[in-house]
Amino acid sequence: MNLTELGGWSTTCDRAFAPWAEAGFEAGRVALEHRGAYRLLTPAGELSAEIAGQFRHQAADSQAFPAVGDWVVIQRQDEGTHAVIHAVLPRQSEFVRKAAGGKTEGQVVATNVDTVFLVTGLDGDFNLRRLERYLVAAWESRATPVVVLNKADTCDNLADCLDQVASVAIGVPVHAVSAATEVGLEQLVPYLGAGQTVALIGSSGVGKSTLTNHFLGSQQQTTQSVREDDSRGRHTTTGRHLLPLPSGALLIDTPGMRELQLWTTSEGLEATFADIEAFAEDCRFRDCRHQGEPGCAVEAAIAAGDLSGDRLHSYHKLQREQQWLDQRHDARAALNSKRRWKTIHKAMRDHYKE
Ligand SMILES: Nc1nc2c(ncn2[C@@H]2O[C@H](COP(=O)(O)OP(=O)(O)OP(=O)(O)O)[C@@H](O)[C@H]2O)c(=O)[nH]1
Ligand SMILES: [Zn+2]
Repeated sequence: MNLTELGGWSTTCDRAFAPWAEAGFEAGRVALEHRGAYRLLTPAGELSAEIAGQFRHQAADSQAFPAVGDWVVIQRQDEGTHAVIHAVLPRQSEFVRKAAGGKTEGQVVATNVDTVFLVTGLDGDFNLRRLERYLVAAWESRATPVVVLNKADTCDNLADCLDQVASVAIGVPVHAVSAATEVGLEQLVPYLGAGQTVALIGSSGVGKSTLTNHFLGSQQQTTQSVREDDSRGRHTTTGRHLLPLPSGALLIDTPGMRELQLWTTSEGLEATFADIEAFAEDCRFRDCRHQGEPGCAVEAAIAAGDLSGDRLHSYHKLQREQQWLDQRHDARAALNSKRRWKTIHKAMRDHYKE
């Protein structure tokens, strides 16, 4: 396989990689990461890899480390079967969530993704508020979101469900499918063209593995071999992996998330709640928070039945979450700059002492 066949290779990658290529380095794409051990897909085949000591030393935070989907700069060793990773090439997109537990840290779920399939089940899993949250994260990632409503076979009011989803997934394609009975899956084929990277994201049990197996078709064994080949042979389905599909697309299967907490804060909220933003243009005050202010057009829209109160509630909730994150990011930036100045001052003192 050449670089473009491995998907996600951009012109920015080309430019960033040029000086490395000149110096004799090669490029590979991260297919699997497990406790600091990596599997890479490269034009020279599949390799195991680890991070160079210097890279580890200089990495600003956990997000700087290679993640599944990343293009990395490598040097081959051990007669070419093993590689050392020296750098991560610029990411075209990155899906980041807040790491689970108390840590204030971003966790990179997948990178260089063209399309994110936000998978949700049309059974007990169906939840519009959660879908809104996934949509915000997907827009933030810079990949294109597509909603996949799986388990259509269990739903007897499909038209109603589709209407509800359409009202929250504004401008986003929505496809109802059944992975189990293989109905409607042809709708997903156009996203899976050669060289395209697609990530499956969704809660546990929505059918991501079933979908993956369907797309892998007769090559289903690939999943198995990727797992068995893992450096410590202990890799389970809890990991993320990048799988080449027979169609030439690359699929990133992610383990189910119990909860998706946002991490980045930019345009995702506005993109997801474009309807609220549009109503808000007619609010009397430009900085209207739609919380009882006079002349609020958003609340008028709810009163008129043009917008659901639950949706505004969800918007406020995600907005508060983002404000909290903004404060944490600011605090962290301040801390980093304080640390940096401490180092600079120390260097200056040492210099004058000499
Ligand atoms: N009725 C029905 N069941 C399905 C469908 N797709 C998957 N399932 C079932 O749902 C269950 C969970 O499916 P998985 O594919 O393992 O779900 P997952 O999203 O990979 O779950 P995690 O690995 O926990 O993230 C399994 O019992 C599947 O057989 C579907 O279209 N219809
Ligand atoms: Zn308002």
